[in-house]
Amino acid sequence: MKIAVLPGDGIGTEIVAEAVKVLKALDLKFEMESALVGGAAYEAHGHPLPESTLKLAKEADAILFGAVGDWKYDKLDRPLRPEQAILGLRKNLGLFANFRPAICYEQLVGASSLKPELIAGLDILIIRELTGDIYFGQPRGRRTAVDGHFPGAEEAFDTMRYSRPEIERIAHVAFQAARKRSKKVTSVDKANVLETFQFWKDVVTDVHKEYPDVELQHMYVDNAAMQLVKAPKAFDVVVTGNMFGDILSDEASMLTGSIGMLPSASLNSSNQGLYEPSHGSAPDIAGKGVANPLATILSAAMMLRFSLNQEAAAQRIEAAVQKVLAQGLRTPDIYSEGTTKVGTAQMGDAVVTALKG
Ligand SMILES: NC(=O)C1=CN([C@@H]2O[C@H](COP(=O)(O)OP(=O)(O)OC[C@H]3O[C@@H](n4cnc5c(N)ncnc54)[C@H](O)[C@@H]3O)[C@@H](O)[C@H]2O)C=CC1
Ligand SMILES: CC(C)CC(=O)C(=O)O
Ligand SMILES: [Mg+2]
Repeated sequence: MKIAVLPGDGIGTEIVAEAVKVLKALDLKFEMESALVGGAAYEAHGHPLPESTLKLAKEADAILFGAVGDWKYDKLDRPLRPEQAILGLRKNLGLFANFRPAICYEQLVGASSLKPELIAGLDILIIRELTGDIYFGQPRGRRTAVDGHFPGAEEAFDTMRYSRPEIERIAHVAFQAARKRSKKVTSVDKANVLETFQFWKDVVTDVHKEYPDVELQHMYVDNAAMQLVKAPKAFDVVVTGNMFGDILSDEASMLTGSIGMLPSASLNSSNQGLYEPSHGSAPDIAGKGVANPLATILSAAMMLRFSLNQEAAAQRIEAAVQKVLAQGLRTPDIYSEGTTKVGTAQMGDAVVTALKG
C-alpha cells in the first residue's frame, strides 16, 4: 500500500506531520512518499501541481493532503495559484464524491457556541459533489460587458453547470450512504433561482425512484444554512453541489466545535481517495504550532477505512482521538475553561500515546 503525502502550505505541513506520526504508530505496512504541492511546489518548480506530484498521486493507493494557499499568491495568474493544485488533483483523479462528516464528540459539546441540546449526539454526513459546478464550468474570464446594468464596463463571469450523469452519480452515492444510516437524504439546491439547480433537483428526484426505502427532502440552500444552526440534528445525509457544499461544510464544522475537527474523504469511482481536513492553510496561525491536527488525523482514519481496507485501524484512531479529548487536551480552537491547552505536536503525540495505551 502506497500513500502519497502532500502537506502543501501554511499549517498543512504542521498538521500532516502529526497525521503521519499517527499512521506510523499503527505498525501497519505501508510506504509513504512525500511531494511538494501548492505554493511550496510553485516556489520550487514554478507550478503548484508539478507533473511529478500528479504522477505520485495517480500511482498511490491513497493521498494524504494538508492544505494549499497563501494570500501572497493572490496576484498570480489563476493557473499558477496554489489552490489550482487541489482543484487539479480532484479533476485529474476524478474525485467527484466528497464526504464531510460533521460529528460532535461528546467531549466537545461544551466547546460550541450552540446550546448543548442542539448538538449533543450530532452526526451529519455532508456529501459534496466535487468536480463540477461553478468551480469548474467554462467559459469564465473577464471582458467588456455588452449588456446588463453597465454596458461597456469591465466585468467578470463564471459558468455554473451540471450534466445529468454528474448529478446521477453523486445522488447514488448519497442514497447508498443513507441506506447505511437513518435513511434520510436532504438535497440542497437553489432551484427557485438557478436552472442548474432546478435540473439538480429533477435529476435527484429521478434517481430517488430507485431508493423507495430512503426519505428524500429538498431544501433551498439559504434555508439549509439557517436550519443547520437552528436544528442541526434534523439532518442526516446532506447532498449538494460543489459550491454550496463548500460553504455549508465550513458552517457545519462549527457544530463540531471547530473547523479543525472536520475531516474529509474525496473518492473516485475506483475508491481511490484523497484525504484532507476541510479547512485551508490558515496563514493567520501558520508556523505558531497551534493548529488543530485532529481533522487531518481523522482524515487519515477515513483513508484507512475507505481506500486501504483497514477498518480496525481506522476505529483505533477514532477511539484515540476521543480518548485525548476525554483527557481534556485541547488546541486553542477548541479550548474551554477547565481543559488543558496544548499545541499541534503535543496533540499529535497524545493521540499516538492513546493509540498505544
Ligand atoms: N483544500 C485546501 O487546500 C483549501 C485551501 N484554502 C486556502 O487556504 C487559505 C486560507 O483560507 P481561509 O479562508 O483563511 O480558510 P482557512 O480554513 O485556512 O482558515 C479559516 C479560519 O479557521 C482557522 N483554522 C483553519 N484550520 C484550523 C485548524 N486546523 N486549527 C485551528 N484553526 C484553524 C484559521 O486560523 C482561520 O482563522 C487560502 O489561500 C484558501 O484559498 C481554503 C480552503 C481549503
Ligand atoms: C480551493 C477551495 C475550493 C478548497 C475549499 O475551500 C474546499 O475544498 O473546501
Ligand atoms: Mg472550503
